[in-house]
Amino acid sequence: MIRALSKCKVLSLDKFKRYYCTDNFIDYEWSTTFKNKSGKIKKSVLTGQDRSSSVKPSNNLEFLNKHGLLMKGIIPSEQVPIESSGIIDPSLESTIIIERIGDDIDYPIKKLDTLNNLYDENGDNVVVMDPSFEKKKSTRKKKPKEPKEENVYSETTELSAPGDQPKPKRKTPKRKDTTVDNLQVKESKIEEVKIDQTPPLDMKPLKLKKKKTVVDYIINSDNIKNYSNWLYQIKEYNIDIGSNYNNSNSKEEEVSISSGNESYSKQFEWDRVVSECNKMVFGNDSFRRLQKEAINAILSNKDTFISLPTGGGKSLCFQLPALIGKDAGVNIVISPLLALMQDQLSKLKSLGVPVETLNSQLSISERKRVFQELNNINCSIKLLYVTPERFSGSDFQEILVNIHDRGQLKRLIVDEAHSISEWGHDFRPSYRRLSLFRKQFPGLPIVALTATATDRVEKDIKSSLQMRSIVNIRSSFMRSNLIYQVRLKSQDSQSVLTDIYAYISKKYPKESGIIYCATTKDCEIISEYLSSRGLDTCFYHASLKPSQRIQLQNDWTEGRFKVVCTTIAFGMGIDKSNTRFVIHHTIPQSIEAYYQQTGRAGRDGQTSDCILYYSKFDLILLKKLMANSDKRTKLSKEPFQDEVYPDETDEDPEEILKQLQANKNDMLDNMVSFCVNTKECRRVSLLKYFSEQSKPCKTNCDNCISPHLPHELDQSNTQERVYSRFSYQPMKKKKKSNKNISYDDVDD
Ligand SMILES: Nc1ncnc2c1ncn2[C@@H]1O[C@H](COP(=O)(O)OP(=O)(O)OP(=O)(O)O)[C@@H](O)[C@H]1O
Repeated sequence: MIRALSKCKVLSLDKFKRYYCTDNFIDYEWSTTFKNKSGKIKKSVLTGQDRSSSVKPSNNLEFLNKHGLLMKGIIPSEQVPIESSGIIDPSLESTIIIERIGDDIDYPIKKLDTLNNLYDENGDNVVVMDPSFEKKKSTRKKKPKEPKEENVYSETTELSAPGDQPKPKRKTPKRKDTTVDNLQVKESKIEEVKIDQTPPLDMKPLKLKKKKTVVDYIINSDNIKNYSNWLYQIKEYNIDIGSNYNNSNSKEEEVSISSGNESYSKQFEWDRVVSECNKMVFGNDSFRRLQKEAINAILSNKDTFISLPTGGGKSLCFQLPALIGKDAGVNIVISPLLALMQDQLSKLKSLGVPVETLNSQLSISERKRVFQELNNINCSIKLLYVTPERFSGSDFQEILVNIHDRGQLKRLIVDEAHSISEWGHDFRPSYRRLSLFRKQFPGLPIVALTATATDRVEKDIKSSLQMRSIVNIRSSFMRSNLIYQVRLKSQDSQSVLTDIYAYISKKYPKESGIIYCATTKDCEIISEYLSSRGLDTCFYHASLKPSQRIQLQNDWTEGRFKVVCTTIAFGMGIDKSNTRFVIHHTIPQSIEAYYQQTGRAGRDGQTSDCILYYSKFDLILLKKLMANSDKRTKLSKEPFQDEVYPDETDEDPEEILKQLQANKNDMLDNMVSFCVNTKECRRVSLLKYFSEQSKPCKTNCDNCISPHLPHELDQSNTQERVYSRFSYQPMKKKKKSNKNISYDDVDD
């Protein structure tokens, strides 16, 4: 009986004849069918008798073997002699079809653990076709008793066929589960596939040359790294990481990890599975600083406070643990912005991770589907992203109780946790309601993450969330590849634009960057100006439709526009690694905001510029913006968020508002002090603000390179000394700078 098992193509056929596999006990045969460009078919049978394991495994077939796509059984002595296979001309476009001949073969027989390269000895990629894909897919749909698997598959079917590799038991020699049967029924049904000399690296459906009964997908080393494939691998580990919140043995002290603390750097039983997950699902070769410790703390079910710099890789710290453990349940992720949420969701979905959101952007049917899945006894969702407003809604609380009662609620993750604090730069009243989680589910851990927390904000976050026995993962906020510079902003708006244009066109004419502006109008004017001078520029602000914003963000991320002129609507979570510059056309409202926004630059570690144009006259405008956002806070409407609003808080709204205004004044005050400081290294000033000590950069900031003259930035010869404990004193109106500004014109 002949059974089509797999089809593969190799880059050149003369390489193929040298391929072999190294199993010494498998006893069956291979045949190869070669088809050249003119359509002539030659077939050669490889018999597997005297098998040897002495051969170093390093070729394409072994690669297939490793990934369970191919049986083994070819050894050097069974190489296809060039004569026997006839007209094999590697330069021709050709097809190779590999068939297994013989019965009683378990699938896959065995994984060769020694194999670790995904390429052949010449560094070439391999492309594998799995003809049983369609068959397996349709059969799975008929298996209602395995809803968990079905969910995983349905999640990944369209996106990544490798997630649909069969999931066999490995040690039982003859199994009769449906997966194997599916493969075995593929008798003689060999699909022909057109092959290029250059292997396509993107996953996409291939055009079948003749028969179109099977939809095939290319599997390659990129999309093999995905959740389902990894899931298949880890079945053997079956790690039970426990489900209980672990605050029993540590008293009220916190464990702090920055460096040298061994508690969470030591070996854990899940080390291997965590590393493999990092590699296979997320595609990372290693962990960044303190990521591993953060993951260990989270997997130990501790309350964990993670404070890493911008671009430090905080997302992985909570996304990876959500996938670990045989009883990994649902992780609730609080995220402040829909755009940020959407970004993480699409990244995770592209990796095949079962992740969902409940937000106002969902259609009714999508929402229904997510609700159904959350109520499913075998709920497959690992990460559920919601805004804080959604979280505090009673319908969502009901769902949480339901999931918890089934034992599937895992932990609460609060991203951008500084938004909890009234002293944080992005305070959101609804974040305060997250304390509900500890009250409702005292047995579950809480994880908080931020890149911009002063000591005071950190304390506030921890107490608001009622975190206990906390593991603190804290690393320096220093971004040593960023060059900070403050320039005095001319009152002549045209000259600022000219200056910006000269800088970009001279230094980064083809690179990506962001220009932060105070108002939507500024965004448009600056964008228009730069475009008219030939730069690929667009503008982005909250007044645009969500679909436009998504499109613009994609365009910028993919390099169709180089420079984006934006309000703060474009900020947290923006992750384009080769952003070479961030320009502030107007002073930001706080040092935290400045650190966040400049943190978009240089995420690939390359030197990048952060230029801030400072003018004391802009403070008038900022005052208006802040008053405007206070007004919105007062109304308890957070228009850029979700449509669910929290109940009134217990606190007096007037009091809250007053406090907020005072805090904001302080924050702006600090920002102004930073700008007008003409002596201190910018990096030292920034880090000092976050209670960190550091040495002067000497070469990476304006103050170190060429200190300003004292009067240049502080303008102390003027009557209106607005910096240094700046507070909102009425200032003389400078009509020129704000005449076009109305409340409707601003963005927050
Ligand atoms: N271990 C790793 N190896 C390689 N790349 C990584 C690793 N961890 C994270 N990254 C990448 O680093 C980038 C930044 O990560 P992430 O967005 O999580 O940073 P962040 O700490 O949340 O930053 P921010 O607070 O500025 O948004 C992402 O593109 C991510 O894929």
